[in-house]
Amino acid sequence: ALKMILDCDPGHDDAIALILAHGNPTVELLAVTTVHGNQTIDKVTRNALAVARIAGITGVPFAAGAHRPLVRVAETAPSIHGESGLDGPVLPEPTLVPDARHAVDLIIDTIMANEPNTVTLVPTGALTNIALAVRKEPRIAERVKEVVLMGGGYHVGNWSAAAEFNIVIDPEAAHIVFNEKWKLTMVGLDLTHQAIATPDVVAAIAAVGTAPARFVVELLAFFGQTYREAQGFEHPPVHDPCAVALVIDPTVMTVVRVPLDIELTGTLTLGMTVADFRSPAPADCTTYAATDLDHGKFWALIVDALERIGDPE
Ligand SMILES: Nc1ccc([C@@H]2N[C@H](CO)[C@@H](O)[C@H]2O)cc1
Ligand SMILES: [Ca+2]
Repeated sequence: ALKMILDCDPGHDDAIALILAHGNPTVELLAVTTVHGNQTIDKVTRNALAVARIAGITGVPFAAGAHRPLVRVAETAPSIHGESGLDGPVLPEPTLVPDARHAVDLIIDTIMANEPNTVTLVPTGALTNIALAVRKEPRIAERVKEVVLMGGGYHVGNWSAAAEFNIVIDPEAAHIVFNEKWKLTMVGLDLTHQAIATPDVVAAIAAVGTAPARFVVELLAFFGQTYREAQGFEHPPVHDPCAVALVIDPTVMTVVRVPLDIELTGTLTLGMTVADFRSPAPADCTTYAATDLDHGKFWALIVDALERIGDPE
């Protein structure tokens, strides 16, 4: 099984990433942690617990994490995710009680309690929790199997001309995470802008015919509307599940080994994930970037996860 920790800020696409991680039979979801970003920590945590109820996730610890970036002032994305952070569907009252620990401690404890080189860390929000965890317990850097994150982009930005939201809202945290010696794969906007939820994709999800599938269709309807209005996309790119999909099936996208670093002082380029594609990549380079998505395989994984989840309630 693929042991996974998902650190997220639900968020419409985070919610779908959580459903994919839960529904896919090869993933053993060890823990879910939340971080400020799309909305405040309280809102994204409530949203994560609501998704857990809808998808029937039990026996997995959920813990809330950082309420703001390491250095800068917190920034949210209501223009895309709405005031609740998960606008669109009606959300049920959570039933799961969050773990008593802070997300940083749950991440550290989970990695240290599992065999070395078996746990994959999948951040789909700001990297604040991950940065704090590796500063508190540096041993996780050589113990995790790898970090596979949604964030950044080597030629594309969405929160500025040059930077992607997850990175630029906490660029200092991203700089820490991208410069550790662990294997790190960036599933950035260059890749995730290929994961478009077109009408035929939405129809395939709706055809599953379950409450969780209807929930995803409602998420995509709202996400699609704000993406059209705020970002000029005809149909919405569904970013976060791409990172989970890569862990599940490495053939779902192509990946290149390329030095990556984070711009911390640029006026126009703050938070840019700078990729150095000059050849050859240095021997000690442990960072990778996803480039091309197998669209059919990707969406088939999400439909399969929904079919396996069925109707939990
Ligand atoms: N415009 C916009 C802003 C933030 C996000 C969130 N940040 C990442 C994409 O930038 C995803 O993790 C998603 O949850 C998506 C769109
Ligand atoms: Ca996210």
